[in-house]
Formats: sequence, C-alpha cells, structure tokens
Amino acid sequence: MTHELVVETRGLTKHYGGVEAVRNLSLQVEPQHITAFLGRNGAGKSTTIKMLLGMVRPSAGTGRVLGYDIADAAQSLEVRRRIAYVGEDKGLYGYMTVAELIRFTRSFYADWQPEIEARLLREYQLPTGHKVKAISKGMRTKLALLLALARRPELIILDEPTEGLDPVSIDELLQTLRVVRDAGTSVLFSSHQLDEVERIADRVLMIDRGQLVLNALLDDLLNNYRNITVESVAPGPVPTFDLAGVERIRSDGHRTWVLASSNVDGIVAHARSLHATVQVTSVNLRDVFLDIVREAS
Ligand SMILES: Nc1ncnc2c1ncn2[C@@H]1O[C@H](COP(=O)(O)OP(=O)(O)OP(=O)(O)O)[C@@H](O)[C@H]1O
Repeated sequence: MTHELVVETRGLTKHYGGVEAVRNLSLQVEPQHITAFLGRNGAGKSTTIKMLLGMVRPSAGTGRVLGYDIADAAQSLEVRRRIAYVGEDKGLYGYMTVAELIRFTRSFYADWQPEIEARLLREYQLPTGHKVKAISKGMRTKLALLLALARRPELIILDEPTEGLDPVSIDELLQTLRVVRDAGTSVLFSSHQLDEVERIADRVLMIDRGQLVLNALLDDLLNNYRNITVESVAPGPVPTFDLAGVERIRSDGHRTWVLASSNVDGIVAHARSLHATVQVTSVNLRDVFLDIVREAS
C-alpha cells in the first residue's frame, strides 16, 4: 500500500453475528481532499469509520490510515494520536465547563494550536462558562470541532457533522472544513445531506449494504457523468452494456438506465444499434444516489 494515501482499505469486512455490516470494501482517501462518505441508514459507514479508528476489529481484509495498520494495536494508537474524530455522540465530558474541557484536552497535545483555539472560540461564540451538558447540540458539535482542529490533525474524520445544526451553523461548519482542507488537513465525513456534499466534497464514496458502489471526483461526476436511458422499441431480452465507461446499469425489462463515466458516444451508438430510443441527461448527486438505491432494491 502506498503511504501517500491517508486511508486505504482492501477487502475490509465486518460481520456482527449474521449481519455483514461491511463487505469486501476497498477504498482510498487522498490527502488534502474533502471526501464524502455516503450511504443509506445501515449501509455500513459508521462501522467502516470505527474500523479505521481501531474501535472495531475487522473480520477480514486490511486497512491503513496514514500508512499505519489499523489491525495492529500499537499502530492503531498512533493513528488515534495523529487524526481527529468527531462522532455522532461527540463523546464530551458533560460535567466540565466548556473552558475546562478545552484546558483539559489541550494538556494532552504538545502541538496544540492556541491561535486555532482562539479563532474558533471567537467564530463559534462558545459559552465558555457553561457546563458542556447544558449547551445545545449545535454548540456541542462546534466544541467537538474546536477540540479536534486545535490539534491540527493530519486527517479529521467526522460522522454526520451537520446533523442537528441550524442553516447558519451548517454554513460555518462547511466553511471551516474548506479552510482546514486548504491548510493541508484531509477530511473524511459521512453525511446524508447531499446538497451539503455537493457544496464541499472533492470526492464522493458511496456504499450500499456494506459495498462500495460509487467512487468519483465530484467535479467529474457533475460535469462528465451521464445518465443514458435506453428504451426498447420492440420486446426482447434486456440489452447488455459490457462497454468501457459503464459504471452502473439498471433495467425494468423495458427501459434500461446506464450511468456512464465516459465513452458516452460509444454507449449511445451501441444502444442505437439495438434499435432502441436513447436519451442522455447530465446527473446530480441526488439522482445518482436514488438510482443506486433503486437498483439495489
Ligand atoms: N454493534 C453492532 N452489533 C450488531 N449489528 C451492528 C452493530 N453496529 C452496526 N450494526 C449493523 O451493521 C449495519 C451497518 O451499520 P452502520 O451503523 O455501520 O451503518 P451506517 O451507514 O453508519 O448507518 P446510519 O447512516 O444509520 O448511521 C446495520 O445493519 C447495523 O444494524
């Protein structure tokens, strides 16, 4: 595995008893990119993230984070030292005040960045004298972000970071992630908010029932991917599209939908040779997501 990638997994698999939460997952996260991790409820995003963090042991496959083996206890510790994680429950000590928790966390990190702490305290207007358990959900997210970012991690992993935030706070958070990326930190975040993902992601990874179903640069997806709808003129077998550029294919027997990443002209020519009507449209993330979900069901 190359160490330039911040995350690389091969055949990563996790069974919980009879449930296969993650199946044979091979994915890569590039440095200094914002990578969005998408999938329906229960698709396996949190399980994957927990395996990357060494919180859950893989049943099979391998994974490296910043070059460190996630299955090795000592190396996994190094991963947690170098990266930051903002989870769904935020895992903050509620009995401390905001200021106490910041002081407490700061004491663990020699390379704590006081100017980042000061800037985010100001921007987020955190109530430093309040107990953490008494502050709002949005404020807790902001506090967790401050604690994560002031360590200046090489990689920050966030599990549904905008969940429960108001629109202004969402804007601030997305802007923070952009600033962090531009300053050299890699970002991996899971989300159900496709419009937010479209606003900031460089790359999109989508999983469904534990398997990777889409891996694309967002710009490439929006500018170059096409939906090709092929409608048979006469009844017959479902056409096959064993061609370069075909990413996904779905059919109801009469109509076939092809998601193409390239070779659109070649795919359209093939469809026309089958005496079918063909329609080509550009795509957005929501269409692709819904198509993949429909295909799976
Ligand atoms: N500790 C566990 N024990 C048993 N099954 C689990 C456990 N954790 C997760 N699962 C199951 O594994 C599958 C994947 O769950 P996971 O939480 O990884 O999905 P997710 O994509 O993060 O979902 P969501 O978007 O709802 O947070 C689900 O079927 C879930 O019920």
